Amino acid sequence: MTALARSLRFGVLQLKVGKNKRENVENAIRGILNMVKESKPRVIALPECFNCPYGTKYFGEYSESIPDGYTCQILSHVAKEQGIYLIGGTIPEKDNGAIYNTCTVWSPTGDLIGKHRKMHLFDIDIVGGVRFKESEVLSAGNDFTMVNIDGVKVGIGICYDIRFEEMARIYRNEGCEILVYPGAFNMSTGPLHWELLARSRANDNQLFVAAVSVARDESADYIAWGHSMIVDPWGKVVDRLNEKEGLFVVDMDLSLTEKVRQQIPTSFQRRTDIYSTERKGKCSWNLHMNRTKVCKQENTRKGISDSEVNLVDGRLTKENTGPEMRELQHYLREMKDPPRIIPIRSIINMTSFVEARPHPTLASYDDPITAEVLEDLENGSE
Ligand SMILES: O=C(O)CCC(=O)C(=O)O
Repeated sequence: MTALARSLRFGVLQLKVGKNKRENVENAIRGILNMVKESKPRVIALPECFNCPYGTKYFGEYSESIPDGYTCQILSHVAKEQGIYLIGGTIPEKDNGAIYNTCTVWSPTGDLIGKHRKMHLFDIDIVGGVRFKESEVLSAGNDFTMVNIDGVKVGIGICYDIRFEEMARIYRNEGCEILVYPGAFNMSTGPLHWELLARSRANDNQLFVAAVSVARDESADYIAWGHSMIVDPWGKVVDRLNEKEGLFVVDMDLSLTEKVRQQIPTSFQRRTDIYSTERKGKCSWNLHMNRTKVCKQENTRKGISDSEVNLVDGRLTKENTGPEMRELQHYLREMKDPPRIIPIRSIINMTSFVEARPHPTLASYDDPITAEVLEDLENGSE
């Protein structure tokens, strides 16, 4: 889709996973090819650990480096050949002696445009139910991951990450309209929590959620719940699978996010004077956002006023809750004659600047980057 079409055809592939890595990958590729042939999605998402049985004893043996390992090479190739965005579920990733549970995202040119390492490791012990301790072998990721898919911001989380509403809220604050969670819930927590969590994240944040599971295999060490689904910004399940291998495609109408956010305007009604949800520390986003281009096009096309500028993705809406935006708006309000067009260079600088130091008061910094940003803003130059 284009940024203005506001519809995205999104495919979900729920896959059975066995012990043979090559067969698992080939099975995924067959599913992708079938789906493209039948329904022509723009994006396809795969489940967690689609190339490896889900279990701590398997992660080391099946792990690969990203992006030059076997599975990544194939994902890159198929994304390019089929001209799709591919959210490649997860694979165990080997890096510098550590292993991560990692989602890769591929563009229609076969480029790696995002890499999310599971942030919250799945360590639970339910009496009479499931016990799992990913932290015995896996390391946790420390970064949020957003990708730009045809102008739509998509935030990535992995399975247990879906339980942490702060993470979803931060994605929402940064302008995401879709959250994708490759997952593999189990027979203890799946029936109770999988749908509840997917719908909660969608409803809390008024965006689409794609929860993409592996299919159930009763003979596996870890038996997955299945039931992949897409939930819309009202919290309604738009389509879903049962426990078996399968696929479906949903045309996501992105105008729904705006409608819901207008009709139930919770994002403006938060009492941020008495609480907040904000990311901390240095946070290196996967910066494949292409956001400056969008900003430039949008700004040039429409013209802007100080209260309408959205630094994050160039969408001209007052509904800006991201930290960059709040800071910039605050600063612009203080200016006597705010610039109509925010220079592209400033946006890049501002983004890296805010990432390096969360919650700055822009005007109070006097380091070189800030000075440059302020100078750009004042001159209104590109
Ligand atoms: O949160 C749960 O109940 C399941 C999580 C899980 O299976 C995972 O993180 O892989």
